[in-house]
Amino acid sequence: MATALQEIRQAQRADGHAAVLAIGTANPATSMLQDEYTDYYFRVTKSEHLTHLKHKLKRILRTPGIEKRFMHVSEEILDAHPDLIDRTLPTLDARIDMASAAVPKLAASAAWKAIVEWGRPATDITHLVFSTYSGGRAPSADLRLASLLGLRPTVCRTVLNLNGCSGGGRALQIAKELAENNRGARVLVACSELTLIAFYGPQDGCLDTIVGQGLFGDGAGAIVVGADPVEDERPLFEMAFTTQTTIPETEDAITMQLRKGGLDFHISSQVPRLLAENIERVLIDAFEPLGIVANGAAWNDLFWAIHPGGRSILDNIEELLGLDAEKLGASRQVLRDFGNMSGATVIFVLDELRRRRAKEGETAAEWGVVMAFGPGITIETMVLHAATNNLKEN
Ligand SMILES: CC(C)(COP(=O)(O)OP(=O)(O)OC[C@H]1O[C@@H](n2cnc3c(N)ncnc32)[C@H](O)[C@@H]1OP(=O)(O)O)[C@@H](O)C(=O)NCCC(=O)NCCSC(=O)CC(=O)O
Repeated sequence: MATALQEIRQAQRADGHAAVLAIGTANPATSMLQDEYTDYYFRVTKSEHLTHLKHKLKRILRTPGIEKRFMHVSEEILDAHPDLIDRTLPTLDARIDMASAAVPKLAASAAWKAIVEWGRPATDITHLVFSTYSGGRAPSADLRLASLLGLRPTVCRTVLNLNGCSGGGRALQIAKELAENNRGARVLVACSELTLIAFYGPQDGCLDTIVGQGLFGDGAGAIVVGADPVEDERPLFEMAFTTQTTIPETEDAITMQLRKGGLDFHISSQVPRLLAENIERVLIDAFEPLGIVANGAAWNDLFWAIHPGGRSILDNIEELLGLDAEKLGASRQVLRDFGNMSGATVIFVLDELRRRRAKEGETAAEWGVVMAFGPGITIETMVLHAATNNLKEN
């Protein structure tokens, strides 16, 4: 009996590690140059009189490492929903109504790109892991996404809600577990983040709101994950090992709460310091058991996909670990071109990273790491191995 059970378990599990098989990204049509954002933001929120806050945002945005962001909220939407600019008014219903349509639609755009690259029919997707901070309704946007993509009714869906910027990292970790524990599973990870749930005017005493309005952008990312690749599947990165670490006594550092006026978020100015103080320990804990990196001696031998939460987060990590300038190049480029798209951002970084690696050819690093940070403060870490052998005998 015990043997039979053991055989069943072995037959159910994949032989190899889960791998990233395809990546897709998407953004809303409307983009905003960072140089023009402060004037735009204070004008559309009718806050021109708050000159000290406008001056402050202008100063912060002078060096944020961002050039452009994409946003679903446009002047047309604000004309139709003028209450959105005032966080004291009850706009949550309107925001959730809009997000319920727009979040899965944007996710579908990214997912289609990933599925086309993957090369198999959408009905071969067995699991869906969906992450967003822009929802507030059940059934959630994952069901609408499954319907838009024509996934089969037996697809196993999991929703991560309000995981913030660590949502992409957590979704990838769950996808790895699902793919490795269910032979033949093909997991679609989708993260779709729209700031419309948290777009409102500036307010005295809420400087972090202004920082957030200047950092966050809209985007969706999707990744197909599976183990034991078959036929034309071409793995990009094998998922070797994962950890999740919560930095003690930092639960107030990044917070989000749905209120009548939208998603109320707070970001402590200490976040870059707290991450810098803890990140090397987390990296050592992830890499040392694998025997890949001992005592951080070779951080420059890795490839890096760090969530670009803000320029100073990347600056601090680069300095602390002694990384060469190009090591965080993919993260910096995504920050420059899209801003901080919360949970979706690490998917954009992986997409940029694989483009850069294709150019580097054989000199590209073999081992790397994905790190995403969110409320907790939570650090999601995944050790990656660059796939070399694309095909497995079927
Ligand atoms: C915003 C910045 C680009 C600005 O950089 P600068 O080099 O221009 O200047 P700086 O850091 O000295 O900040 C300029 C002024 O803004 C203030 N300031 C900065 N961050 C602030 C915050 N979170 N809350 C309140 N004030 C803040 C500083 O105190 C300073 O004020 P004064 O002028 O009075 O001295 C940088 O600070 C940055 O990258 N911060 C990290 C942002 C962050 O935490 N991202 C994570 C988001 S959360 C996330 O990604 C996960 C999630 O959402 O789940």
